[in-house]
Amino acid sequence: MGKFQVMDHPLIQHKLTIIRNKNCGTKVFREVVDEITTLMAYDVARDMPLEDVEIETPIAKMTAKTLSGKKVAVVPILRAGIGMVDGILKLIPAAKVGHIGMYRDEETLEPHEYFVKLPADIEQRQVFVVDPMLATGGSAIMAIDALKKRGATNIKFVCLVSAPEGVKALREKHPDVDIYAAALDDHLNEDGYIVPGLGDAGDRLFGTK
Ligand SMILES: O=P(O)(O)OC[C@H]1O[C@H](OP(=O)(O)OP(=O)(O)O)[C@H](O)[C@@H]1O
Ligand SMILES: O=c1cc[nH]c(=O)[nH]1
Ligand SMILES: [Mg+2]
Repeated sequence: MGKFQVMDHPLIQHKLTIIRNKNCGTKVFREVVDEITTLMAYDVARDMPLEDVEIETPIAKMTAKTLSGKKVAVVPILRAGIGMVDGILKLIPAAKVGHIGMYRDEETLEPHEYFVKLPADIEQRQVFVVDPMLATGGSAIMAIDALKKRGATNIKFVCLVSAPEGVKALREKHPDVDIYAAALDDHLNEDGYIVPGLGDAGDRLFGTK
């Protein structure tokens, strides 16, 4: 079973409180989502493989460590996942970016896929799927289905706020996928929103409401 890790570093908790606040405007919301994602990326990348290289410091020759050229793809679930892409690229600038478009029907809460564009060699890449919200889990499950259908095998899911319902569903459907969240909240309300959550992440990021 893949792991479920809540990254509750004080800096992450502090910044999450800023964006949970309903008085946080679009500009700050976008900036702080970016900062939290970078803080999370540091630990999500912890098991990236290293290899030895021979270098010379100004003082001596040495055998030093370097990332082993393992290829990474960051795949945001549109729209809200877009807000988390740059935060990872800051630390892993050579990563390629794929996109999966998904919207949740407001009545049924069923996810609908409307766009998939991935790096051609996705099957060779460590994939970081990003989306701020893991609510029922339907969108994440369908996005990971789409990735696996196209050959991806090495997938991690990174979100900001998760609900117990979504964590359970995603782990049942994709037990091989590690899940990283900045918080595990209490429950979903009757409209499928995470409580206490942060509201509609896409609308808050892009100012569409
Ligand atoms: O776990 P689930 O129940 O599937 O809900 C989570 C999804 O809902 C939101 O997207 P939304 O459908 O609002 O699209 P948007 O990002 O374009 O606003 C969010 O960004 C997730 O993708
Ligand atoms: O609370 C929620 C649930 C789904 N999508 C969001 O943007 N927020
Ligand atoms: Mg939305």
